[in-house]
Amino acid sequence: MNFGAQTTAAEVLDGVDLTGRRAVVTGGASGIGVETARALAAAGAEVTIAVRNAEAGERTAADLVAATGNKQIHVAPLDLADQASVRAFAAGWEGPLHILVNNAGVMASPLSRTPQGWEMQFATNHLGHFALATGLLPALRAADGARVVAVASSAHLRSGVVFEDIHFERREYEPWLAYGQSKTANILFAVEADRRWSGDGIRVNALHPGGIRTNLQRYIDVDELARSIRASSGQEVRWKSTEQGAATSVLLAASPAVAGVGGKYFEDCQEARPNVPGERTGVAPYALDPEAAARLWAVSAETIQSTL
Ligand SMILES: NC(=O)c1ccc[n+]([C@@H]2O[C@H](COP(=O)([O-])OP(=O)(O)OC[C@H]3O[C@@H](n4cnc5c(N)ncnc54)[C@H](O)[C@@H]3O)[C@@H](O)[C@H]2O)c1
Repeated sequence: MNFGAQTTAAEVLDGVDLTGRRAVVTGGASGIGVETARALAAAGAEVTIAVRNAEAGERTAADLVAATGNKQIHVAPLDLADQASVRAFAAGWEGPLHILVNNAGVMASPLSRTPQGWEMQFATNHLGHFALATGLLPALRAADGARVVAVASSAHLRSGVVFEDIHFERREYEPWLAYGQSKTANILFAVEADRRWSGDGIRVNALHPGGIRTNLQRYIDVDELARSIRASSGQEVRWKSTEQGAATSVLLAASPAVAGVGGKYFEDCQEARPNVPGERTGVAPYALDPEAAARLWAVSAETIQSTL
């Protein structure tokens, strides 16, 4: 089958047997995280959804067990904006981890900061997942051919990582620039993590899931966004279902179709083309730049180190 924009997560994993594989999906109690967890569980994986809201997590897990018949669905607490919580999650993980889907995220929120003064979208979307993946590295190494998936966004086209002022201390805060920066960071993470870890059999890729109506849009006026996109590009926003939105995540997490692929950015289940300025698809060259990726890694490691 040729996978594309309309493909669902279940279709991507049709015929794939993940029995014996263990997966973590962050933000697995909402939006495309639920559908990612569902498809992995339906294919036989043992799935842990890592969530902030324990009640929502337990409800989702019960639904997924009922829907898939897979009883190996667990819930674990994780607040990505809190480094102590991330460290506790990683420290509590036992045994190998075959699949890590860094899916949780916050978009275009008003300015808020962690107790360290970090800008919240960068702290949650990037630094939390950076600490999680590096903390889980022994477990990923212990798996035979692990995969890490960074759920980024086409919104990375709005901003590269502004190394001179990542946390908006010297420039005016703009919610979309902060989101775009954090999503570029997700892609740069995939580039550098794959370079560092592929020798251990761990492959790391990033993706844009498409546009899907979820809780993610709670800080924005969705109709207004669609209008402004129509006005500036002449294009209609085509929303995907959550099942379609999870397809590229599960492709990169578990499909044999992309075995051996790493350090790439996908959209609509395909490797993305370079962005053409003015268009809303493709990947910005700055998001795949190996020098920026190495620099971000060093900055991120130093930043989270400061909380120890
Ligand atoms: N929906 C879209 O159109 C779209 C487009 C591009 C990219 N994405 C990306 O897809 C991913 C999933 O988004 P979604 O649309 O399913 O949104 P969603 O809001 O339904 O789900 C996001 C999840 O992240 C969790 N989360 C937020 N902050 C957290 C924190 N500090 N610690 C732990 N968990 C936290 C939320 O609780 C929620 O479960 C995000 O990374 C988002 O940036 C979504």
